[in-house]
Amino acid sequence: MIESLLRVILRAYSSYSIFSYTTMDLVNHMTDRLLFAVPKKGRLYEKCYNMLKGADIQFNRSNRLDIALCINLPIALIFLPAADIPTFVGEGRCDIGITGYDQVMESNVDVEMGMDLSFGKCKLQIQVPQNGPYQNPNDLIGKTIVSSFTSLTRKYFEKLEGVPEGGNLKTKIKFVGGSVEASCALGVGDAIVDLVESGETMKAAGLHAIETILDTSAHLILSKNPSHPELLELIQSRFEGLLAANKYVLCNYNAPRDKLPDLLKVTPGRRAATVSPLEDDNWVAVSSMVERKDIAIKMDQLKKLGASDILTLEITNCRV
Ligand SMILES: Nc1ncnc2c1ncn2[C@@H]1O[C@H](COP(=O)(O)OP(=O)(O)OP(=O)(O)O)[C@@H](O)[C@H]1O
Ligand SMILES: O=P(O)(O)OC[C@H]1O[C@H](OP(=O)(O)OP(=O)(O)O)[C@H](O)[C@@H]1O
Repeated sequence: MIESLLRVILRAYSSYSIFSYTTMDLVNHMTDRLLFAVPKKGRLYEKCYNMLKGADIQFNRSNRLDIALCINLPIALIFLPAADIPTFVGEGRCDIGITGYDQVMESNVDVEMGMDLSFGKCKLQIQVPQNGPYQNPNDLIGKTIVSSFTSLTRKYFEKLEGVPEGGNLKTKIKFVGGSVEASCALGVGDAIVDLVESGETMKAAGLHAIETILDTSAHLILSKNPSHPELLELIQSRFEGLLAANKYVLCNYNAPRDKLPDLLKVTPGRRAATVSPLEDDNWVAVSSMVERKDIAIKMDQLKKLGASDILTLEITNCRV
């Protein structure tokens, strides 16, 4: 399963003879390991790195090497461009990967979509020059659109023009690999299709959105024929725990027994709140997971309903 991948990686490193021994050494240790593709750089890299760390997937990545063997689990991490990860996983060269949903949709590959990792959130949008002649996507039929996402752009305009898949489009779609936002000002295209998060890049380029083609975020993707299914389950369970730890905080407070029913309506917990007796029979201690986004309002409500010593604690990790 991994021969072709190894050939690609070895070819990439053949010119760095100083590293060839190390690469060979790693390759010899890759059999019987789950291959996990992660973005080698760019917007998703740091968050992925933090998730791997949080899931206790320990590794040392040497300078210029795109393979890292995990120290504590039979996993080899393969560092690849985010755009190539769907292909590697779709062809079964890697068992699991992390990349943007946009990259999966653009690649049109056959992978199992795994969990939404809730980072790398942005939108794939049609952007046109501010104060220009184009007000809606129909105005762009027959014009030139520039994008790194030519497949998704084509699909969008096929639908808009009522053209069957692969048919002749009136609209011209051009590929550029980066800095897409410069295309309109430089006369390469009339509009662009690109990712937008804060909107600052497009604003600075004098562009504005007239349509959202796709909402995207980083996802786990899985091969349809993965090796090591038990390890895949372990990784997913640890990632689920990390996401829950990020989504929830722990709310602890003391409650007068007679106010408990009303207080528990405010903090019912994920499954149920933990209620423990106190030395004073009229009081109990309550511990409950609360969604981080709601915590300030819930604390106000608890106080109003008679709770005291209300504390919020961070959850650094959990299994749910
Ligand atoms: N501005 C953004 N905000 C949030 N997520 C983004 C943003 N831009 C891109 N992403 C997500 O990150 C993925 C990788 O994008 P990125 O621009 O980092 O590509 P790259 O080719 O890996 O890196 P680079 O642009 O440095 O060459 C995208 O497919 C998307 O899912
Ligand atoms: O809405 P914003 O928060 O400003 O983010 C949007 C920018 O981020 C991405 O590019 P990136 O900076 O990763 O570089 P690239 O253009 O070279 O792909 C995207 O292609 C936009 O240019």
